[in-house]
Amino acid sequence: MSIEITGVNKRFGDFVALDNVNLSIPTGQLTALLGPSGGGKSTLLRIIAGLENADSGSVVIEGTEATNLPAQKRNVGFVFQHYAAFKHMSVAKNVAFGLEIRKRPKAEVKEKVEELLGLVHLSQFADRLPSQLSGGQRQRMALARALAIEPSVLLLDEPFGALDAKVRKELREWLRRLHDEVHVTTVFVTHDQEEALEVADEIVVINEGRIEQIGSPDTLYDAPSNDFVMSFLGPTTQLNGALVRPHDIEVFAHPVENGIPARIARELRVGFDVRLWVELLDAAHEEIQVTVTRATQRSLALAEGNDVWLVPTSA
Ligand SMILES: Nc1ncnc2c1ncn2[C@@H]1O[C@H](COP(=O)(O)OP(=O)(O)OP(=O)(O)O)[C@@H](O)[C@H]1O
Repeated sequence: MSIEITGVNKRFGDFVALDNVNLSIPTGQLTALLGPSGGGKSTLLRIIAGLENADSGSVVIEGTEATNLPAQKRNVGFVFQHYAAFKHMSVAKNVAFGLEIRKRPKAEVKEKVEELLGLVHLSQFADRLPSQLSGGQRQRMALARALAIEPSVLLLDEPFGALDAKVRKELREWLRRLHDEVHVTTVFVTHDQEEALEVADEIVVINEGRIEQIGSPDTLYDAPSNDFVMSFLGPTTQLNGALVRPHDIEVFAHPVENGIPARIARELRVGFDVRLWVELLDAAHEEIQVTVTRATQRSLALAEGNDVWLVPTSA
């Protein structure tokens, strides 16, 4: 195990930010800490980094007891949402910084910086100033800088949080590929479930200072251990008293065995999907959401006012 967190508690005054957190993070894995704002993700990351002290409990990094080690002795690299670059230094100098203060030989620094800039696809920007980069390029520079010291652990706190949706998406795909190349143990804080599902090997869902569930993206999505995890990992709707995903409901245009009768009240096309609001034709006349593909909508000629029959497809 790369990071072992045992019995970590943290309060801010009366407020319990972390409540007896136990977590093992395997070496070489990309782990997402996912949860709603204020749930304690950043606090946990900062405790791993050594930027914050736990009130009790321990942190072991690569077999070394790190609980009382200062941040600079933990061999961790970090990147935050708003990255503080050295504004007057070139991109290459920013990346070299950690190596230069460690007094590495000049030739080694030069070689390493070139390699890192290649890795983050910024070779042609080596001589620019950080202000001459886009937001996404700046965060890639931040990653190169964090990786320069060859950290045993890379800690990322909402690294793409300040970027627009399109750049975020590009960078998360890029981060996944980068991780597949360098395999450095990485812990990534996000409140964006799609980001976690797309990027992480394993997701730790944190809410109100506690771990709700740990598992692979598929496990969390398909077998959430409670309603909180289920709702947090994607849209849900209530059907027959159970939470189901809107696209895990099959829609028929004719009566079927165990089909729940309903009527389409509204529909909205969102890209490939069509969202249907359907009114259940039982005593309560509850309205629920069902998502079908555009192809299904077309082949069944689903339209507002039509009667349909619903069958939940998930277990
Ligand atoms: N230095 C501090 N002093 C007082 N309260 C704090 C401090 N740092 C964090 N908190 C509180 O602890 C709770 C957890 O904060 P934390 O930043 O870990 O949450 P988070 O899950 O990372 O949320 P976000 O995504 O909004 O950053 C919050 O309610 C926050 O207000």
